[in-house]
Amino acid sequence: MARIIDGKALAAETTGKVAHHARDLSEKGIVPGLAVVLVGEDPASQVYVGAKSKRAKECGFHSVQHDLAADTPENELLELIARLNADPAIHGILVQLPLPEQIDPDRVIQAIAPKKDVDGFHYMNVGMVATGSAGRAFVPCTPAGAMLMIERELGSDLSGKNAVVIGRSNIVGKPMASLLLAANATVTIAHSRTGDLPTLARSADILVAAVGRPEMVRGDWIKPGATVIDVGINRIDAPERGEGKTRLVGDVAYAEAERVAGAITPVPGGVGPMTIAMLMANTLASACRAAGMPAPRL
Ligand SMILES: Nc1nc(=O)c2c([nH]1)NC[C@@H]1CN(c3ccc(C(=O)N[C@@H](CCC(=O)O)C(=O)O)cc3)C=[N+]21
Repeated sequence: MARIIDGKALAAETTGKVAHHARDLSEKGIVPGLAVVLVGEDPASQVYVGAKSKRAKECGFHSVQHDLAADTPENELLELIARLNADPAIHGILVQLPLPEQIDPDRVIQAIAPKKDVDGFHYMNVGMVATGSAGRAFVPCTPAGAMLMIERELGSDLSGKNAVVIGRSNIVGKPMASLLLAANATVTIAHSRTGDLPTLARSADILVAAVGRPEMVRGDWIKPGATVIDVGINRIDAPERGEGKTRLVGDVAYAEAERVAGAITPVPGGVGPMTIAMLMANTLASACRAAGMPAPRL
């Protein structure tokens, strides 16, 4: 049976370190500030944004949340971002995605000052991660969290290891591949047009699933002993729990995979909590850099 990589525990350890460093900074008169912006009333987004604001407070950050109406015009959101860019008490700006259709997400993301872009979505940060300068950039929180889990499992040098990333999104798949490559893994990105995915997946010492298709990766896709990182968070019907009930599953068929893998992340309690922890780490790093200090190693 595979070792379970406990994302909840590693996230708690990471936020504990962030809170510790934040206390040291506060003694120097610097309080890390995070602004989270939510447009509209999507219930899932409200839950995630609430969790981020709460975690920021727990870290001792200055935490502000801006809730805007679903019909907010794009220029109003851009004006808010301009104010937050100019606000010295704010070190990190996160605009929750997806945005309502009248707003162009790319225009909004590129309006965030790169040095406050704690999501790591601005072209400047994307470019630095892609060119192997992740140490100076903001790495997107989900791949950053997944990398920390892989590092804990396998160490920081992945020389000689085959990594297969299933999914080519800008938010997870592509930056994940860049980070694995920077750690010396041999990396393949697979996607919906890849031929014979099961065979390719079986070549992976490190398998990262980030496609958003419930339980797509089966037990016989996994090389015995592989490290499996499940980025998927899919809500599916669970009639066995009663009428109208749902449950969360990943992109990996967990019950099958844990018999084959060497180590595996669960869903929930895996990569999800790490995402929020890395947002706190990025905000702390931003506050340090703003004060001319290096970001602490976590
Ligand atoms: N600008 C922006 N940045 C984001 O980072 C961002 C976003 N927009 N939009 C939505 C996605 C999704 N996301 C998650 C974070 C934590 C969990 C998480 O902690 N999940 C728990 C379960 C939560 C539950 O029970 O629903 C877990 O996996 O254990 C999930 C999903 C961040 N996102």
